[in-house]
Amino acid sequence: MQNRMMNFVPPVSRDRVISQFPKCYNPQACLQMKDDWNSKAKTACKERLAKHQGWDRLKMSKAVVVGDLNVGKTCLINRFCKDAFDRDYKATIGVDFEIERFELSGLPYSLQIWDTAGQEKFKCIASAYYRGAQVIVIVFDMADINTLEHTRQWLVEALRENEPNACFIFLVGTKRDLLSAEELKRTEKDAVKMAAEMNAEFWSVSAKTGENVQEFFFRVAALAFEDAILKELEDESSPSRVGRGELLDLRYTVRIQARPAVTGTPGETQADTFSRVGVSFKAALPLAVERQAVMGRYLHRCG
Ligand SMILES: Nc1nc2c(ncn2[C@@H]2O[C@H](COP(=O)(O)OP(=O)(O)OP(=O)(O)O)[C@@H](O)[C@H]2O)c(=O)[nH]1
Ligand SMILES: [Mg+2]
Repeated sequence: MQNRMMNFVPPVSRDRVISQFPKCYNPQACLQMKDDWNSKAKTACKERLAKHQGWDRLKMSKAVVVGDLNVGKTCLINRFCKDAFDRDYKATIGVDFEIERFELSGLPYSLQIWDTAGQEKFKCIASAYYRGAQVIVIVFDMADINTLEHTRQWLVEALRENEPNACFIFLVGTKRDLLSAEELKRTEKDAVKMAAEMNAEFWSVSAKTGENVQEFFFRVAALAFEDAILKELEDESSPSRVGRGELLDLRYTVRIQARPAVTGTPGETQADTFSRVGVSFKAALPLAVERQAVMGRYLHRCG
């Protein structure tokens, strides 16, 4: 009975089923131009489905959302996750997160969406959560052009905690409902230039009206999912060999500040891994906190 309860996976809601590969917003600032799934990934998904097999590991990617205060990060996430919009500004303190479950190519997939504080005084808390992101979403307010200028610095800070080539970068302009058609055209042109400089994909959205919000998150989920599948296939075809021929299951690999990557072996706890390589578990605390935060909710909002 207990076993059955533990294996129960609630169904994905119908509006989170992604069957067509989502398109980019503007072909001039687009991470991938193709209009269908990668053929290798597609075949792998079909095979797993036919065998009634899921993926060995839970497919979950982490997206961190950064940008100046008041640009609309929380509203963007709330529009997608709760279909709600709040006119009043309530600063995020530290971090907040949501987990959204999708079905892509018939397989389950979850996206952790980390909402961070834009206020300078909370940056030290928020930046501890940047690490391990597959997706970096940099948000600016299209009605306040200074916030576009600041996106360069946000990217530098987010990449400091991540492998530059391991992340998809999205540049998102919010509050498009506040701009005239002429202003929108001008601002989008500037944003496309910035996105090209950052190697990012540009999106223009409104959390107030909901315009392009779902399309944006579907695109994020699809690119991250496909990338996760391809990486899994790569891992399966070339398991790392260490020592006297033992096979290493790459369960988790974490970076601890200036140290090289530390890789866990099967059956080992994170604490064991760190003591084996001579790193105090305390040094890895932000990661442990992050794990706990995923299990329980870690909401910090001021009213
Ligand atoms: N008109 C309009 N207003 C918006 C939109 N998105 C957000 N706002 C408003 O902008 C203000 C700031 O929104 P938040 O989402 O709280 O901003 P934030 O980026 O999370 O701010 P921090 O948590 O301090 O970093 C609020 O008053 C929102 O109502 C939008 O698409 N259109
Ligand atoms: Mg916020």
